[in-house]
Amino acid sequence: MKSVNSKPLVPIRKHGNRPKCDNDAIKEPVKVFCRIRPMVHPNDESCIKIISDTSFVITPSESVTNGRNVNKAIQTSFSHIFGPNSSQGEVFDIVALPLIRNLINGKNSLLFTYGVTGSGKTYTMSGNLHDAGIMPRSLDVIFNSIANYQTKKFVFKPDKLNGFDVQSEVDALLDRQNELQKLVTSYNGKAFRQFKGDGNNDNNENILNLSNESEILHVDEDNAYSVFVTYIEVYNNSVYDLLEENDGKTKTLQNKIIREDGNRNMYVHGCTEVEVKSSEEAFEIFQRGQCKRHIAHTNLNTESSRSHSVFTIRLVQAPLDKEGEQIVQNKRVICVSQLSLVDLAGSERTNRSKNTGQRLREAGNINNSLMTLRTCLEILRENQTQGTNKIVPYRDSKITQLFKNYFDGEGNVRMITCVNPSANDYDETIQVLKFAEVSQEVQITNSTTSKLDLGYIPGRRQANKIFKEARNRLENAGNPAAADLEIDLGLVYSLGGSFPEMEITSPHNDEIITTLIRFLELRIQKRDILQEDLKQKQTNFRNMIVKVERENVSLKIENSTLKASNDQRQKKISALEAHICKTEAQIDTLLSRLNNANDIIRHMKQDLQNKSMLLNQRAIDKQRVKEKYNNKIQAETDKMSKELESKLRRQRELLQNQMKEKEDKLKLVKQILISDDEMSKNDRPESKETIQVQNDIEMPITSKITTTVPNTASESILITTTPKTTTKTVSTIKFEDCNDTRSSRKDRIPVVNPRYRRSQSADRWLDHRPPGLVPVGTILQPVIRNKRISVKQLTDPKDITNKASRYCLVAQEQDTDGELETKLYKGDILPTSGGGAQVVFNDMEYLKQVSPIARRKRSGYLSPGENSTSQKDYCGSEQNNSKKLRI
Ligand SMILES: Nc1ncnc2c1ncn2[C@@H]1O[C@H](COP(=O)(O)OP(=O)(O)OP(=O)(O)O)[C@@H](O)[C@H]1O
Repeated sequence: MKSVNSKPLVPIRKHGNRPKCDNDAIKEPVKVFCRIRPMVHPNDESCIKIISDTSFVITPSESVTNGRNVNKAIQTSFSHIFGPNSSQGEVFDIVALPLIRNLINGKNSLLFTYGVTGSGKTYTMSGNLHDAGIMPRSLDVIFNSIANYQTKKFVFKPDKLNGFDVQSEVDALLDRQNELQKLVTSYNGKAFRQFKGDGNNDNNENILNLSNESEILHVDEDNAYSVFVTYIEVYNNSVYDLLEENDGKTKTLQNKIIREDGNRNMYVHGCTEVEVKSSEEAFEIFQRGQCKRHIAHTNLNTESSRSHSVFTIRLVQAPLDKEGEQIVQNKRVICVSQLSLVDLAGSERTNRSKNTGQRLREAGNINNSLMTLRTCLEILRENQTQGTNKIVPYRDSKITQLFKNYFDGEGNVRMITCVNPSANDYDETIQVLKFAEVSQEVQITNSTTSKLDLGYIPGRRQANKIFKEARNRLENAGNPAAADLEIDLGLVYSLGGSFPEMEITSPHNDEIITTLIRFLELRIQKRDILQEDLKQKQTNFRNMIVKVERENVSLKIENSTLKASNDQRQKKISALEAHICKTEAQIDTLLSRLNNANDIIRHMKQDLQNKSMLLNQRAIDKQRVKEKYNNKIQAETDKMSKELESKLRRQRELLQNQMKEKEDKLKLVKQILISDDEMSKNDRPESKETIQVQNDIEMPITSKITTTVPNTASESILITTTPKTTTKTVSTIKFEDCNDTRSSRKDRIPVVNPRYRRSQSADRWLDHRPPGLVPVGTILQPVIRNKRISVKQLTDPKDITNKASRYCLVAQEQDTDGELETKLYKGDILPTSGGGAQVVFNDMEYLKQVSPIARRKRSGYLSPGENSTSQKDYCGSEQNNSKKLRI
């Protein structure tokens, strides 16, 4: 038998057709719902008052306005408002259930939650262990509805271009075996659990419980279904696949790119799409992705989403063949619909969240992307209401780029505005409400179904099932021929039931004949109707054939012209395809280079971090060592300064004692001198008197000079100066000169007495000047005119014995201040009894060359009048430490 209903494949609407821009397309505004969460602290002040199911009034509290001129109460309307006591189930039934119906009917939908951080977006979308949110409930309803009509795994396979291929049962079986093989080889506890579907039991229990209460929606029983899920996040304006399997080496997720498919739908290229067969499995996949999501603790929410997450449920369906047995093996008949559940990250004010560093950067990116979403919707509204044609900046943010085909193309868009009624959130809530208001005014083209009508008989799956059951029973009842029977679901013409009983048992059985006549009349009637119908259908069919033939001729003509143009286009397409392939290859190379570069950057960053840590460590070590040494130095310094202080003290005491002793001695000398002077006054001698003072003040004679002069009689002359017991000629010194102004000038003996020298002019001088003396050019040179013998070195004893009666030795040295001191040791040469000579030193002149600048520093040497001669050298002479200057 053959089916009479096998019509050709006539698509009602092409799968995934391009967005319609027809004016007659049905548009409806974005449906915006509002969910008001319960107060975090029940005693907090609320700024929201619900006045009906669709509107509430928001009023700023005194503490928030702070005296500002703020619009008092604002009334806002939504499609529906869920109060603080609304349950998750209620929200799901009103907001999400219609979208699931859309999904099953082959329509695309977008549902997103929007609001301030901590307002309950994630709670509404995902829920928690005790109260499941929209996403798990949606999965539950979907799987409950398609439970008996699911395909086996891998019958539908993603074609990596956002579409699907349909595989034969054999190919699907091979893929299933491969997957099994993979799981076995990469066996580990986790993978095994995953394979068995028993992982994360705690979390899944929640969903399992839900399945008892969730609704079952009507599905087309003659279709086969399969569910695929993807889970991505948009973090810092980069797209990451949360279901990406790590190869174990890299822990970080790869940045993905957004592409447009052949039907102008946006999709994440290379994103992992997992086929799931139960809500438990789907939720487990979600949990797996959730672990990789960027969630952080902030001041306003302990588990704040730092990224926008998009969980997409894709329902793939294809009709069964005319027997209701196999899926039609044709890619064109596949209908793909999707529901995107978006949990947007919360808008936040940094002055409230007090975020810094990475959190601050995240918050900046979140606010930027939400701002772009808002701008896109505002421009869309403007274009729709004012007829402008402004470019909508979808590309400014990844999240809007991804939503582009919902807003620009077809789809059902719903938004849940989550609101925290706390008076502290007033400012942020107002911004959220403004965005909700804009969204409600944006018109979206209603998505149309993308299913194909193949013209097969509805209910064929059920019929096939019953037929098989009957065939099995027949076979079991011992009729093997039943096994070859094939179902024929075609329409059967029938002229009515079977003939009535025609056995005549008695001659009066006219009743049977009457019944048969009635039966035959009915048959004739039915046959006439059917013949009439047949005739009518034949006429219609003939007319149709004629019409079709005519159309065929015109189509043939059109076809040949189209073929010609098509050939041209085909050429163009192949050229473009080649170009696309080339460009894609380039893009792939660039992407791989980008990935490599990113890897390098990551490694370099890691290196840098390590090195900076190392540097920090070294700096800390250095600091420690420095501190240690500083402490040691400090201790040493303290110790030394203490020692020095004690030494200094001892030294000072010693010096003071010495000074005291000296002063005592000087006093003694003074007394002696005074008494001698008095005595000499009494018997005043006419000539100068030489006083020999044994001075125990150390004179600056640096060494003992010993000169041995051989005489004729082989005797030695010993010339000796003893530093500590130098004999001084102080005939011209008067100690009182310094103080006693009453003394007459005659009594004063000048430091240099030329006459004194002149008085000795009769003497012959032996002027002993060792080589290398610095010429002083001073008048202090003894006047030794003609009778002078000058020697540099005493080599000949005659120098002394021969006629010379006076001896003068010149010596120069540097004093402690670095000044030049010239000393003239003078003495008489006295003959000795042995025929030699000896020198008795009786005078010493001491010439000092002093820098005026240095002198000034050493105060007390010059009188103020001497300043004018600052650049001039001075020659001084001191006798017996009296410190008198002779100029
Ligand atoms: N309607 C509600 N009923 C009960 N608890 C709620 C409700 N809404 C939110 N919560 C609780 O408030 C806390 C914060 O909610 P949630 O994480 O969903 O905020 P969010 O808007 O997603 O924040 P973010 O944008 O920072 O991610 C959670 O502990 C959640 O359980």
